[in-house]
Amino acid sequence: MNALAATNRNFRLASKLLGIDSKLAKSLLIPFREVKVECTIPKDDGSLATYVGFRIQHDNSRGPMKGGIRYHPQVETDEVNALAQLMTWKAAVANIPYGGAKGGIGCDPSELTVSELERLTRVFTQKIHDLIGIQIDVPAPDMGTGPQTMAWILDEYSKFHGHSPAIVTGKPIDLGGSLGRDAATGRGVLFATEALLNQHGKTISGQRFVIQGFGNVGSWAAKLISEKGGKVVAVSDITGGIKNSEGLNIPSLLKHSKEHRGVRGFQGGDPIDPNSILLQDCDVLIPAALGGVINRENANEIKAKFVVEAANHPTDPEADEVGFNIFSPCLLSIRKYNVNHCSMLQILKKKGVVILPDILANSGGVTVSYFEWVQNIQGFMWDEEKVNKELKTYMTKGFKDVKEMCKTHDCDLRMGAFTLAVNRVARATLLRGWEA
Ligand SMILES: NC(=O)C1=CN([C@@H]2O[C@H](COP(=O)(O)OP(=O)(O)OC[C@H]3O[C@@H](n4cnc5c(N)ncnc54)[C@H](OP(=O)(O)O)[C@@H]3O)[C@@H](O)[C@H]2O)C=CC1
Ligand SMILES: O=C(O)CCC(=O)C(=O)O
Repeated sequence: MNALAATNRNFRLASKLLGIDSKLAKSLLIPFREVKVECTIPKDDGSLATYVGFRIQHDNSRGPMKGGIRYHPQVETDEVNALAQLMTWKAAVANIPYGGAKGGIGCDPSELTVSELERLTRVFTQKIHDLIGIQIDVPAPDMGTGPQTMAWILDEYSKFHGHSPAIVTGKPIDLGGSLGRDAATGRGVLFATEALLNQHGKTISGQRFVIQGFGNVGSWAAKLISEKGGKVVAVSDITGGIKNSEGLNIPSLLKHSKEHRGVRGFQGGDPIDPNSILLQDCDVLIPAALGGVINRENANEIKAKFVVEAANHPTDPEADEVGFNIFSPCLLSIRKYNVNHCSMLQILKKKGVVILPDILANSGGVTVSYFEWVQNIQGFMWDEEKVNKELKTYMTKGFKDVKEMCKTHDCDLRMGAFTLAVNRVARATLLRGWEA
């Protein structure tokens, strides 16, 4: 199922559970604004190259729209639309005063030089600068982008609007970035996983973890989990996969990955096919790379008891029916929307896998982005201890609020998170009203 169809489907199920009027549901679903821009740059060899950039602003009823910028060959309208919508729900689950947006450029950043990436980022910013703003839409990093990309956006935007550190988050500390933002998504994954495991009478220590993706989110999650006594038994990135049933030495792997630009060739474990990473034996599986990776084809072979969605929409809904109570109202409403649920239920429900959904599990990144934006507006810098402490408070509260909704609606964690979010956004929308 494509990312947008999957996200729309989760929204519709949640709206149905909440009894949201179909006209309001339509208004909540359709994006506020979709922008697609042509970005042509001279390459270092003098030739021209044209890329397509996107910024999709989904909803602003709870505050300025917020979300990352992704550089990846698969960036296209539906994917960005789905990611923008997920940002709206994620900010609402975290209960931070933002709406949702997402953007990106369809390119392979590994094939561009630093100066080409800088030119591309500046051209993209020129095309969208009048649509974003500190109280309108605030970009941040996502796959294939990072603090340097944010620094270029800040600089280019500031040429039009004056020095504006709060126009992006996830920027370098020297330009007003927040301490702790780099680690925040991975740290939030740790806090959310702790809350989930505690509910099941378990702790991080003693659990075996497998992580797909060893970029910003995956590598920080691995580091923090291993520091808490969790055994990271396998990781993968685009270059390869590595496995050690005794637990990988994460500090050494981080060093190797930095020096060799990937995990391939690490001597502290056995190489594995990166395509087999999701099927490795473990207690907790953490997809931290692309969307749609857990799907109908492989769901049956997943051995983990818990899936913590560090990536955005890593689980295709066709593989997701695992956590539904077979007699619940959620399930009854699902039947009205889709086909083939019985066979999926038979395959997956038996497995009893518990999924911690993306809009809760990876909300640590946008939460610390919010702290960064607040610090920029206040012109004041928090110490890292305060950032991490506040992050833990938000993640724990998010988990508790989601669990409450699960109880109210007798549903799994994904529908708990979606009903919590959709309810908050719907209330804000209704309170604001519509102009006649
Ligand atoms: N950064 C953030 O704050 C947030 C990110 N997210 C989500 O987390 C996920 C990861 O983002 P982030 O860590 O920032 O991105 P990065 O670009 O820093 O890292 C992505 C990682 O995924 C790897 N990867 C790419 N394709 C594959 C593949 N087919 N199989 C295995 N690994 C692969 C990359 O490998 P290589 O480096 O070798 O290319 C890299 O290790 C995304 O879904 C993103 O939307 C969610 C919330 C916030
Ligand atoms: O930090 C942010 O503002 C957004 C991060 C992001 O893109 C995400 O959570 O998917």
